[in-house]
Formats: sequence, structure tokens, C-alpha cells
Amino acid sequence: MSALISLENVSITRGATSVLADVDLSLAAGERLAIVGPNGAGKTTLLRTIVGLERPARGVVRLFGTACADERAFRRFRPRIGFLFQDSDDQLFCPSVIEDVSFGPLNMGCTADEARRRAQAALDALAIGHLAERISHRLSGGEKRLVCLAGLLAMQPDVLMLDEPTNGIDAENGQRLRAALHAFPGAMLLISHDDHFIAELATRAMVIHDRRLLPGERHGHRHVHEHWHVHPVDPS
Ligand SMILES: Nc1ncnc2c1ncn2[C@@H]1O[C@H](COP(=O)(O)OP(=O)(O)OP(=O)(O)O)[C@@H](O)[C@H]1O
Repeated sequence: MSALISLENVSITRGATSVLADVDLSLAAGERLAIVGPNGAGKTTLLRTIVGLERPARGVVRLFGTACADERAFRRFRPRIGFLFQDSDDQLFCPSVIEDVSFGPLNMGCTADEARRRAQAALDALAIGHLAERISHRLSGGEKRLVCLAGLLAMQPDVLMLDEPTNGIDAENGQRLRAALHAFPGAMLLISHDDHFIAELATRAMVIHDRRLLPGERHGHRHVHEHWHVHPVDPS
């Protein structure tokens, strides 16, 4: 079966600086591929290049079998790729949560009723249905993260690209986020510095090292594990 997303010999430069060189990547249906690497390695740049927010100096970006070189070509496929930005404030722009989450389905041609139904279902799936009428920019950081993800799930994309999805998410909401991602039937590209999250969710990993994207090896260690929590002190 052909790849949903592929990069063929892609190099990305900013001015005179090379950010990524000779990148080959292929994402098949059902795969959950983690991209890891240190701060500034080029992980976000890679995802931005896949959806055409940055253009490679060399190489081919292929989405759903079609080589994409201009805005018109990328725009055709963006609704099929849900991209969770690293900064939620770059993603939320409507006054209320329900409007933000309905925006994608509306934009894809759903009726207002259908878009709202999908939006509420996506919020409920993440157990944040109660936030529907809240003002988006007054949410907490973790709430914003979940609302952004709900907006992507409401679009029912073929691929999710998630840039640090667990950032700012507490343990309980983290479990809901993981459950929602496990239930997502499509393919996924994940960027995360959270090793546990990657180990739990990813089916494959690649690592950016010295501007190159290399196959990664996932391995686990058994530890004797000491676990610390802070609990409220019982005042009685
Ligand atoms: N708009 C920009 N203009 C100039 N340089 C940029 C811009 N965006 C990113 N960079 C630089 O490009 C390089 C790759 O950045 P990128 O955000 O892709 O890294 P990253 O691997 O996602 O890092 P992190 O783990 O910190 O999020 C970095 O050196 C960064 O400083």
C-alpha cells in the first residue's frame, strides 16, 4: 500500500543555515511514528514542511500519493491532516470553545448542526464537554491543549501530527488524551520529549541527529522504581 505521507530526499534551509538534510520519511496507514531529537533539532520544522507551511530547498513532499509543490496542492490535503501546534494560542482563534472545535468540520462543508454535533462529541470524548461555551483564550494551558486536540478529532482526519501533545497536561487529563489517541483509527506522527508517552503510543521511532532523520531503536530498561506524589495533607 502506498504511503499516506512521504518525504523524498528533502533538505530544508533557513537563509544560509541548513536545518535538515536529505530526509526520507514514509508514514503508512495505521502507523504511529515518533520523531525524537534535542531542542532545536528540526522536529517542528519537519512537521511544518509536511503541510506546506515551510517549503524544502530540495526534495519532494508527497501527500496521499500526490507530489505537492505549491500552496494550492497543500491546501487540498490539509483537511486530511490534523496538526496540533506546539503553542495552543497559535491554534485557537474563535471566541468560544464550541466555535473553535466546530470550525474544522464547518470548513470541510458540514452543516452547522453536524459541525456542532461533531464538535460536542469530540469534546465529550476528551471529557471536556463542560468547556463548550467557555471563552477559548481564557482557558488554562492544559484545557487549551485538549480543546485544540478536540478540534482536530472533530475533523476526522486520516493523519494526526502532534507537536508535544502532553505539554501542560495533568495526569488525569493525560490519561484521557492517551485513551483518545489510542482510539484514533488513523495514522500519527508524534513529537514528544516524554519517553513514557512514546513507549506507550508509538509503533516506530525515528531520531533527528545532526540534521539527518535516522531510524530509531526503542528499548526499555527494568528499574526498581520509586514513585513520588504530592497529596493534600488531611487537616483533621
Ligand atoms: N521562524 C524561524 N526563523 C529562524 N529560525 C527558526 C525559525 N523557527 C525555527 N528556527 C530554528 O530552526 C531550528 C529548528 O527549530 P525547530 O523548532 O524545528 O526545532 P525542534 O526540534 O522542534 O525544537 P524543540 O524540541 O525545542 O521544540 C532551530 O535552530 C530554531 O532556532
